[in-house]
Amino acid sequence: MSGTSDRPGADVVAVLGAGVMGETLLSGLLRAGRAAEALLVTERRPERAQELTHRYGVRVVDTATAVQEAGTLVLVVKPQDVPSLLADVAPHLRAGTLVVSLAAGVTTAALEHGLVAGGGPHVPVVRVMPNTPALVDEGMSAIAAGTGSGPEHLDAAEALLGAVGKVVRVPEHHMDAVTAVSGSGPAYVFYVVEAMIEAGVLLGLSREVATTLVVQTVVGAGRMVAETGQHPTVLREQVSSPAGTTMAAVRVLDDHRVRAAFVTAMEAARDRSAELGRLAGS
Ligand SMILES: NC(=O)C1=CN([C@@H]2O[C@H](COP(=O)(O)OP(=O)(O)OC[C@H]3O[C@@H](n4cnc5c(N)ncnc54)[C@H](O)[C@@H]3O)[C@@H](O)[C@H]2O)C=CC1
Ligand SMILES: O=C(O)[C@@H]1CCC=N1
Repeated sequence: MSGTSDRPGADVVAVLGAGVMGETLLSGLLRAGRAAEALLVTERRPERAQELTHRYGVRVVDTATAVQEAGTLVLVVKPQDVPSLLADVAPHLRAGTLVVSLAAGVTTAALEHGLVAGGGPHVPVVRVMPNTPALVDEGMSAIAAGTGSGPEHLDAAEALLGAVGKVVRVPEHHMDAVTAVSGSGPAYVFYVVEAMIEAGVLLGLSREVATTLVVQTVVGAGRMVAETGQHPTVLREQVSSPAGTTMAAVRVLDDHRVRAAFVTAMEAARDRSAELGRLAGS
């Protein structure tokens, strides 16, 4: 699937770093029908490695073994840990191995440079920004190619992430914006969910009832946006009776500049993504 299918191990995918996002991808690939034998995992924390073997039956190996055996390497460590991981990967890297990075902010140029500087060949690199709803196969990923990757490498990355949700292709200079929108996006929704549940409790509902009401409201509203094709403004207007309850609430949200807060918050996320990339050598 990495364009190197004639090579032994070409169909093996190694997930390097299995924290929140690494496990999300790993579990999704297994759900999508990928054999546990075709997956390798590396993990710095031994207790975490044990947990993953126990939970998924996958082989947890050291970095050198993963690089030697897999046709596709998926880097899922924190941006700050990317430079040292590249240094560990590079000496064992074989020409034609596909490197897919999920690290926020880290550019394909920095990834390519780190691998070559560590003594590795110039391999195809694809940068991905996924999100955690991949855990329930509703992920959103954007992908961008490095200088050494062709359409077949983007196809391979798309197949990998497509197992757990939607995939779009974007120019790499949009990746920090993508990170602010869909990468961090689930957290903004959870934040709103938390706030609405707390408000429901303040209004006298039990926490259980408030949670049921809010969660189904968010699921239903999300499906309406996705399935009706209607603009969100139209959908909001349909809920807003003249001089009714919804407009009373929306007026308060506007008074508190919630819309402007989203813009400023997402600019901060975009900027932090770029900063994390710079800290990781981009
Ligand atoms: N959590 C999220 O919602 C998203 C995370 N990402 C990106 O995914 C990457 C990982 O994020 P999380 O999973 O949230 O972090 P995490 O801290 O939960 O997981 C990182 C894992 O990598 C391991 N690790 C560190 N260095 C290692 C090495 N050299 N070899 C093997 N394992 C190593 C750590 O022990 C840890 O388990 C980050 O670069 C982040 O920007 C991207 C999109 C969404
Ligand atoms: O917060 C972060 O840095 C990562 C990247 C996007 C979502 N989580």
